[in-house]
Amino acid sequence: MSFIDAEALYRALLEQIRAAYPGSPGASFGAADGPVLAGIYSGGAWLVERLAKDLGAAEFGVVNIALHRDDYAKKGLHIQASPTSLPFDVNDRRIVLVDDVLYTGRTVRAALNELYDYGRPAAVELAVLADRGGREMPVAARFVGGVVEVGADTTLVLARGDDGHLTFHTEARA
Ligand SMILES: O=P(O)(O)OC[C@H]1O[C@H](OP(=O)(O)OP(=O)(O)O)[C@H](O)[C@@H]1O
Ligand SMILES: O=c1cc[nH]c(=O)[nH]1
Repeated sequence: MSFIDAEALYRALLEQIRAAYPGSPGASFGAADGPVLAGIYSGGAWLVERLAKDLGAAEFGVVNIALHRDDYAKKGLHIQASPTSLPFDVNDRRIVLVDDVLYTGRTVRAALNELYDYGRPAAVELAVLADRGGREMPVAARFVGGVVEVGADTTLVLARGDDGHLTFHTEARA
């Protein structure tokens, strides 16, 4: 695997969302009935915090998928880490769901279940920093920072420095 520049992927992702919603900053994501950002805890929550600033979004949500994971028996129920927080009415809103890595698609499936526990959005679009392929669910992202090649025995991990700087590193798959 060659070096994966998370900051460059972030810039590409931001530009795609801006191009799709040219009212930002200010009008589009800032508007009460405009699109709204929701990040999947934990990597997606970091991204959505930063995207909200860059897009002038007044509000954003965080989705915790713990209750809907299909592997919770293995991973445990860590919902107390950061419960789902959607400080807006989900009903009839266009939601841009954000995550750091898209791989099998199982996390996105779980996040959709969690979102729909809160209401019926007008639409949900997916934005990811890195798409590494390997889908096991019929899931595709509208906004993709970049497609990356990562070995099957490797996990791509996003980290955030104290200054907010994003980096990707790899770890051997457990
Ligand atoms: O498409 P998938 O195969 O579901 O993989 C993608 C997910 O995996 C990682 O989360 P992880 O479950 O490792 O939890 P974390 O975000 O708390 O690290 C990553 O942050 C994505 O959310
Ligand atoms: O490479 C991967 C695969 C799933 N989840 C990650 O965070 N990284």
